Amino acid sequence: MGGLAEGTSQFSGLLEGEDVLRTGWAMEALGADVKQLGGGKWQVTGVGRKGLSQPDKVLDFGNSGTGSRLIMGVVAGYPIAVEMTGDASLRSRPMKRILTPLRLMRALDTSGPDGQLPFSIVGTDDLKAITYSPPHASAQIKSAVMLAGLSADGTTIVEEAKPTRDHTERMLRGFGATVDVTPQPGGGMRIAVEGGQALSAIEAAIPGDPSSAAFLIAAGILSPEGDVVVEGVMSNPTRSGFFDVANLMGAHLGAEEAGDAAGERLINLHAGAAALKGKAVPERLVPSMIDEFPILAVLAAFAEGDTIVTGAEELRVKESDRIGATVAMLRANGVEAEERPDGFAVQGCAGKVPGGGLVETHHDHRIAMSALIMGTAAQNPVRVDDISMIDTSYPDFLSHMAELGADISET
Ligand SMILES: O=C(O)C1=C[C@@H](OP(=O)(O)O)[C@@H](O)[C@H](O)C1
Ligand SMILES: C=C(OP(=O)(O)O)C(=O)O
Repeated sequence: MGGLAEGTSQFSGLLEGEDVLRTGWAMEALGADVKQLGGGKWQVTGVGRKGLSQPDKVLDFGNSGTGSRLIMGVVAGYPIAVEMTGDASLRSRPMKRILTPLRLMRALDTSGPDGQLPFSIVGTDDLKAITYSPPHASAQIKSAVMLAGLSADGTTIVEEAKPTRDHTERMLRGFGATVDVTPQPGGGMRIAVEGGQALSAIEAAIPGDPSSAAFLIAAGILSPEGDVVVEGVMSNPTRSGFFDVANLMGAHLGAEEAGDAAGERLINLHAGAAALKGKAVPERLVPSMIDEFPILAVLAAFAEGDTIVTGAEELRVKESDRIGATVAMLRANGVEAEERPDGFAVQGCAGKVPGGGLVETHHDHRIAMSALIMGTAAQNPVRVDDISMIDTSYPDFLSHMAELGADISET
């Protein structure tokens, strides 16, 4: 959003995963001045009133679904044609979910019948505001439509049946835009954004990512002793499902207030060794832990009794089919687990996970990190086919694991 604002924004505390870098490079190719200052600091001078310019190269989003889909929404409102692609995983992911509402708003694209990358988005300065109910609980769809809505000719409304993460709403407000959010009877959410609003530059510290914190917290729960503390984690009910379910299973996570940043509350989270019990994950929590199911499955493997996940069919279209990849990860390491169309079931080993298997990551960073955490507590070492893609979201993962005393080595 700094790339759209008038003036120079400064951000600190970014994890600087590949996903963030690629999104930054894409905004630079679209005319913003993006400078990585080192140590998690960035400076972005946005295009403001002059608008985005036609890039002179194909925008390659690598592994980043979020980066590619949000930028599709951004470019829809400018009269430019933007060629986009990604790695093998991203090129296999569904994009019609974004292209359908953007076409309703009058943007065009060159996608084929399968709606997968690579393709071009052909934007327009005549974008039409719409009211849209996404067919999937997806913050990426909501965010793409809202970002396009900033350039549309009226009020764009997204009606969500189940609320998803609300960072775009909060960030837009942080950049000075008005966003109306109205809870609906039955638990849904209505989000309205007026077209033609200008964004102004800000200085913001980026809150700690709960999805990355979940791995360290899981390591703490599975450790034989001691306490893992993760400082400055964003505490937002649209992201806290994993911590809630871990507590339901018997982890006694501690939390203390740690101020706020970029419109989000921060906490320091503490996790110590705990004996877990398997549970049925309440379906209403699924959107708030959508990226945490592989690591939840690892906790479930060490728990006593069964853990059941339902209502999570979106996991089939993440960086990998995360239902298939998660179940295969557990089975390869001696844990009984079964796929369901919309989730999985895990038979817990009451603390004694055999390990000793080779995990296929399918180029999915969350499968790789989950398998390594499983290895820290299993009876035999766990091997992973490739861990290079961990850089997608958490480039410091291996050094943080080493600080916790984990022995991770190349074989
Ligand atoms: O908005 C976001 O930043 C994200 C939303 C989620 O996708 P969906 O909202 O499409 O499920 C999540 O899986 C992804 O890792 C990041
Ligand atoms: C970063 C992630 O997703 P996406 O590729 O959809 O942005 C994730 O699923 O962890």
